[in-house]
Amino acid sequence: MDHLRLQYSEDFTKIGKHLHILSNAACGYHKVLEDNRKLYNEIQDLKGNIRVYCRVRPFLPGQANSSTSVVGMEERTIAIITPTKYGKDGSKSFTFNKVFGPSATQEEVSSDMKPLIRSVLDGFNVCIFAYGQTGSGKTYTMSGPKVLSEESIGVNYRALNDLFNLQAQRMGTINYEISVQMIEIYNEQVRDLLQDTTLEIRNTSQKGFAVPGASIVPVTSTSDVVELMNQGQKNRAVGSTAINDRSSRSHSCLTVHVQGRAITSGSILKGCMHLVDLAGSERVDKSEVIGDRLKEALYINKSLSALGDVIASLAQKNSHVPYRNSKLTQLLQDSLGGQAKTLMFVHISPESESVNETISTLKFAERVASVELGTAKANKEGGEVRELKEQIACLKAALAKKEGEPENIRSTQSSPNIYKVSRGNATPVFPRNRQPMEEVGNIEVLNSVTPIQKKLRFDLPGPGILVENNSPNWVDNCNGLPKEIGSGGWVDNEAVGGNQFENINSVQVLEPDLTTHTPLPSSLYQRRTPGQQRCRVESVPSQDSDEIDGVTSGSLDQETVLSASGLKPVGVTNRGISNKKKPQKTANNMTMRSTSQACKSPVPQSQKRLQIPIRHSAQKTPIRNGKHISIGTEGRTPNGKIIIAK
Ligand SMILES: Nc1ncnc2c1ncn2[C@@H]1O[C@H](COP(=O)(O)OP(=O)(O)OP(=O)(O)O)[C@@H](O)[C@H]1O
Repeated sequence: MDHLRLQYSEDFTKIGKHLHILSNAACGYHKVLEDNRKLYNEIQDLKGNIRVYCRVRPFLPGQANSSTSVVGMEERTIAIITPTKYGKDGSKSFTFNKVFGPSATQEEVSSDMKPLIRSVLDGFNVCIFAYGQTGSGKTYTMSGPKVLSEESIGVNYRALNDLFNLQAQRMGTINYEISVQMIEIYNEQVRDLLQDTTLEIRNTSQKGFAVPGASIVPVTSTSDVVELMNQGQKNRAVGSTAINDRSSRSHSCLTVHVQGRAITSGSILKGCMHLVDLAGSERVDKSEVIGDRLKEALYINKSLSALGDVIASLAQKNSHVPYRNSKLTQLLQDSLGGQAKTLMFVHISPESESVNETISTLKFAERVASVELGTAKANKEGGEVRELKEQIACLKAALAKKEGEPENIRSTQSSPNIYKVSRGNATPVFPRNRQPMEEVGNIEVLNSVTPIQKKLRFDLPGPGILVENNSPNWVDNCNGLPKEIGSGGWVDNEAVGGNQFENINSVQVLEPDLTTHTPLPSSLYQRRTPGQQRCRVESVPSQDSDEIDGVTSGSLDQETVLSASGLKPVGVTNRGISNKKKPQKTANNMTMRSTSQACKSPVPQSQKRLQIPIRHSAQKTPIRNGKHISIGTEGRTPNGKIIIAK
């Protein structure tokens, strides 16, 4: 008996040891799984994919007994019940970076944003945007419900809180300047929500599109931004439809610009963050819209369709991406195809009646998730580069001032000496009575003494044309480098309505009424100085400058649309086949256009070219690389660049 007892006890000890080893191994296994997940995310980040989070809205009051289309949800997967065509069991699964169910709180949904905010302060460009069917909860996620509480505030406010908290933590090492812009795209018009004015999107030569005319307001705290957002929100186009009594009828974009200067090294970081609340796609038969609402819906659907085409092109790595087909895609170009870090919240409504829109939305989102962006890059620049940029800015400013002066004053003041650039000195040598002003056309410095000065060359979109830009220099840095890619026809336009009409501008009957927006107090935004001229250089894109875009089926009920609008369809497309007109090429189609109120310059168009006799009388022709360069009159090369001979 004693022997047996001993044996048992030894066996139990052995088993205990084995169990211990097994439990350790199990712990290790979980740790390895966790590590794998982290590594996976890092790889994703390195690949630069857009991250996609899916959020399911809860049933609204009064919908308690409704049936749902959502049949399963896990951390990263959502299953939707479907009509039988989508698989034997009548359900289809979609996988995203995260899935949030109807009970997810605003805090949970926003919890992963900190790394993105840190990135903005580290000089990266970030875009967070909300996509989904009308009434699916986009505005709720981005801003919150009508009545805000600490728990219910949305992504925008939380992102800004994080931003200012991090800024405060870095106070001793980096000084940050933060400012915001708020614009919306309403019926293909870009509007400044802080000024209630109409703006143009401009193609900045290398960096993609920007909205240089939009007011930029410096802010120092979240409450500053909240105040501006409230003001902007009042100017936003919101209307009531059968689906949503507070439907956003426009795409809104809050852009936060951040510039940091390292206290010790003096190097500069420039980051920006777009917070975009897209207007919702809608089936116009369901939302029962007519008149202006219908027109809005068509614009919304068309621009979302253009977004789908862009995403399709990016996903297929096509050589050409049709960014120019809508203002929305122009605005988001740097976030979608550039080197930004992008997070999309895709929203779905849980009701089974919305199942078709839900599936379209999720298919769209899955495609977005497959887009590989370029690896995000920080916008950093060292002290020397900064100095050169400052010199350029001053030179541009001086030339712009020249341009702004009447002819008689100009002729008495012109002197090549003002363009002297001295190395190590951030500002050019100006005569004492000369003030730097805004930016101007092309300048080229030739025969410069130092290698650094040789680099002093910059081009603006059109040769020799004065370009308006009253935003601080660093704002333009928001634009990443576009990938040149093309498109395909994968987007299920059931939700977005497809390209119902060849050109939505042909819907002449329903003119937008923008007169209902109240202007804001002038103290809220920066104003242009009275002397400043505003002339824009724009490429004049035909709507469809990006030809042969695969256009997807307009499965939206065209008859419903048409009967409601009384309009005639033009160029209704078949699935995957575009019958758009051959577009006009626009690459060199640069014209100077006055914008309605903005460009009322007393100087005739023909005089807007710079007319400064810069060439020094002693120098007959400037020499570059040992060769004489022929220049036209007024110190220009034949392609319009100004020569500063030294
Ligand atoms: N997670 C949520 N929890 C509670 N209520 C929500 C949630 N998401 C949305 N809602 C409610 O659903 C309704 C529609 O939401 P919201 O206005 O955000 O939709 P939307 O997608 O922005 O619509 P639209 O595209 O028409 O502007 C609102 O009453 C909102 O308060």
